[in-house]
Amino acid sequence: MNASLDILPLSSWINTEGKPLVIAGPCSAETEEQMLETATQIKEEGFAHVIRAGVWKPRTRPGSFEGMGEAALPWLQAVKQQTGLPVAVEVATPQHIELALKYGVDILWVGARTTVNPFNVQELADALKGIDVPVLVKNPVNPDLQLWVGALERLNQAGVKKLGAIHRGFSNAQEHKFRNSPMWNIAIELKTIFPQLPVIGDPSHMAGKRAYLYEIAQRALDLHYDGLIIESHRDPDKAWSDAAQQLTPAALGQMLHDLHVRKESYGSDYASQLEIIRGKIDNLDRELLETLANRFALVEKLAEYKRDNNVAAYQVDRFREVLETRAGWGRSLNLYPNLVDELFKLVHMESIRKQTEVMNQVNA
Ligand SMILES: C=C(O[C@@H]1C=C(C(=O)O)C=C[C@H]1O)C(=O)O
Repeated sequence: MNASLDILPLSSWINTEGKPLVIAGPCSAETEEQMLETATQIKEEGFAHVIRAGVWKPRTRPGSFEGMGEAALPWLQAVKQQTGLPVAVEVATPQHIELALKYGVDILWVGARTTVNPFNVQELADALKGIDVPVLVKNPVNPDLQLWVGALERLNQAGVKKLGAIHRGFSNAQEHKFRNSPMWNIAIELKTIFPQLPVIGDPSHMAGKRAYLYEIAQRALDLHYDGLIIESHRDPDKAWSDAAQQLTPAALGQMLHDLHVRKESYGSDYASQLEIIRGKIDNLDRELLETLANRFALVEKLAEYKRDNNVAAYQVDRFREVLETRAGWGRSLNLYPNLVDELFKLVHMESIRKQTEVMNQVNA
C-alpha cells in the first residue's frame, strides 16, 4: 500500500522515560468522587502517564448508560490538578472536540465505532484543523485495515501530527474467547505501512474479562507496542459500564509490574547473533520458495496431462489425502497444525489456479 504520514515521534509529545506509554482510568467518568479517587490511586501506583475516562459513550442500544457528557469535564480538570497527569477522552463529534478542548483535555481518541465512518472522521479532522492536540485512533470495529489507515490519513492531512493508533480488537460475529478478536496481523500490517506510527494496545476491549488482560497485554509488549491503554476503576464490580474488564488501580499496578517489557534495541552482541540467525533464515526462505516453484512446475506438468485427457483440476480425494498426510508430517515436526493446514490450502488454491490456466490454454 502506498501511504505515508507526516507525524511527530511519541517521545516528542509525552515523556515516558523510555518505557511503554500507560494510559489508565475508568471506562466511564461516573461521579467526581469516583474520578478523583480512581485517579489518585492510579497516581499513587506510579505506573500511569495519562488518565483516561469515557465521557460520551457510544452504546450499542439506547437505554444503557451513555456517559455523563459535559458535566464530567470539570471533574477531569480536577483530576489533572490533583494528580498532575494529563487526561484523555473519546470524541465522536466536532462538538465533543470543542468541549473537550474548552475544559483542557490533553489527548483525544477516536473510537472504533467512529473510525468506521469516513464522513464522521472527516468532520473530526476538519474540526481539528489548526489545533495542536494529540489524537489516537482506534481500529474500526470491522477488520478493515484500509479504514484504519484512511482515518489516520484524514487526521494527518488536517495537520494532526501528534498521532497514534489504538489496537482494540475487532468485533466477533460469533461467540469467541475474547470480546474483540485481536487479529494481531492487522496491527502488524499497520506498523509495517507506517513504521513511525505509535501503536498502543487496548487489552481491556480485546479481553472483555479481567482474566485475559495479562496475556493480551504481554502479547502487545512482545510485538513491541508503544504502550497500553487499560481500564481501571476504584471498585470495578460496581462500574456503570464494562464492569467485567476493569481492574482496581492496585491490581493493574501488579499486572504491569509482572509484564515483561521487551527491549527497544539490542546491544552489539545481540546484533551480531541476530544477523547470523537472520542470514540462515534468509537462506531457508529462499529454499522454501525454490521448493514451491519446483512443486508448481510438477503441477503444471500434471495439468497438461489432465487437459489432454479431459480430467478435472480439483480432485477431492487426493486433496484430502494431501491435507491428512501433511498434517501428520507437520505434527511429527512439531509444527503448529493450523499453519500446516492453512499453508496447504493456500498451496492447493494456487495449484488449482495454475491448472485451470494451463487447461484453458488452447491445445498446443
Ligand atoms: C495436483 C493435483 O491437482 C489438485 C491439486 C493438488 C495439489 O496441489 O496437491 C491436489 C489435488 C487436486 O485437487 C492432483 O490431482 O494431484
